[in-house]
Amino acid sequence: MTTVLIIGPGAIGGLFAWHLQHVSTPMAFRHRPDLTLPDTLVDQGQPHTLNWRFPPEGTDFASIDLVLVTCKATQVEMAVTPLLPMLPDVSWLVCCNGLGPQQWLANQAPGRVLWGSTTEGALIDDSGRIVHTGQGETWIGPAEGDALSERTRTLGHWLCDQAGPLVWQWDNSPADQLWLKLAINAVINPITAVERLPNGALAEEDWAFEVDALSDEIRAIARACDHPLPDDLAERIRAVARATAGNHSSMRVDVEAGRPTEIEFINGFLIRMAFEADIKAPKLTRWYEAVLKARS
Ligand SMILES: NC(=O)C1=CN([C@@H]2O[C@H](COP(=O)(O)OP(=O)(O)OC[C@H]3O[C@@H](n4cnc5c(N)ncnc54)[C@H](OP(=O)(O)O)[C@@H]3O)[C@@H](O)[C@H]2O)C=CC1
Ligand SMILES: CC(C)(CO)C(=O)C(=O)O
Repeated sequence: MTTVLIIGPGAIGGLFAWHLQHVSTPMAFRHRPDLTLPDTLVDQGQPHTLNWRFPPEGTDFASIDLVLVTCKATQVEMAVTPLLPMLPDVSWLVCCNGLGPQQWLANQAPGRVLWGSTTEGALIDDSGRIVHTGQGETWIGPAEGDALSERTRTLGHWLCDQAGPLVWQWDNSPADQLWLKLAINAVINPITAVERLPNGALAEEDWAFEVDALSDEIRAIARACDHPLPDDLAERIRAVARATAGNHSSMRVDVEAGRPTEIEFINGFLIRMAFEADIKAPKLTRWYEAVLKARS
């Protein structure tokens, strides 16, 4: 049996545990003593029991095959660093929004890191249940520029072969999915967070100019980084805004709750790439700064 450990047992961690629990009993790393694990996941109105647990006392970490890192981009380095020496041979899957932590982890464990990108939607409701709010897809594949070990490749395919409730697919270039998600988040998240708008507002005529201008900036940066984005990026962003019209973006939720946002790994990452490529990014910078102010 494949032994899976989840670092970051929140909404996405719980959703992934649900997907895998028929082939494995996922374990969740206890990163603080008072942490409890949600025991229910609601999908299409139906409650399901979540069958995951903390590693029992005395668990030999050498028995772990695969670690899923599903915390926020802001938390990855802090969460993973103390565990690296205890897990010298495991394979890793990192699945968070933004870019930066994926490459950091790939540098720490060459040949053993898978990158994931998901368009699933999930949240933890007021009674502590995980709610699957939107059906999407999850793509898994090799860290960019890294030669995967056979063992890690096999584990990645094993993940995609599981007939769980979610759709997981192998992708030889998950970086392309991550860039597209990054572009969508870099437009929808800061505007909805700063202006306190539902996602759907960005599909309205009022925001068309801003969405177009941001998309143009992001496409120029992505091209310079050899990850060209589709010509109709702005339209795709509007389609996501329409498909999630009533939702509050994760950044809006974080700003309103006074929590750190992932802005550094979304707009911040793009601004750093723009600087290196000598490209101007005034709109991305404006929204980046506005999110920093909105937090304070
Ligand atoms: N939710 C969604 O619909 C989607 C989320 N994503 C992305 O997935 C990632 C996870 O999001 P989501 O599940 O919503 O976030 P959550 O906040 O629900 O989950 C994050 C989890 O990480 C835990 N955590 C915090 N610090 C540490 C640490 N040092 N070590 C280990 N675990 C830690 C948190 O615990 P604590 O209670 O202590 O904070 C929490 O359980 C984000 O990058 C998000 O943008 C992508 C697509 C959709
Ligand atoms: C796609 C979007 C904007 C959906 O809310 C999202 O990923 C987020 O909120 O972080």
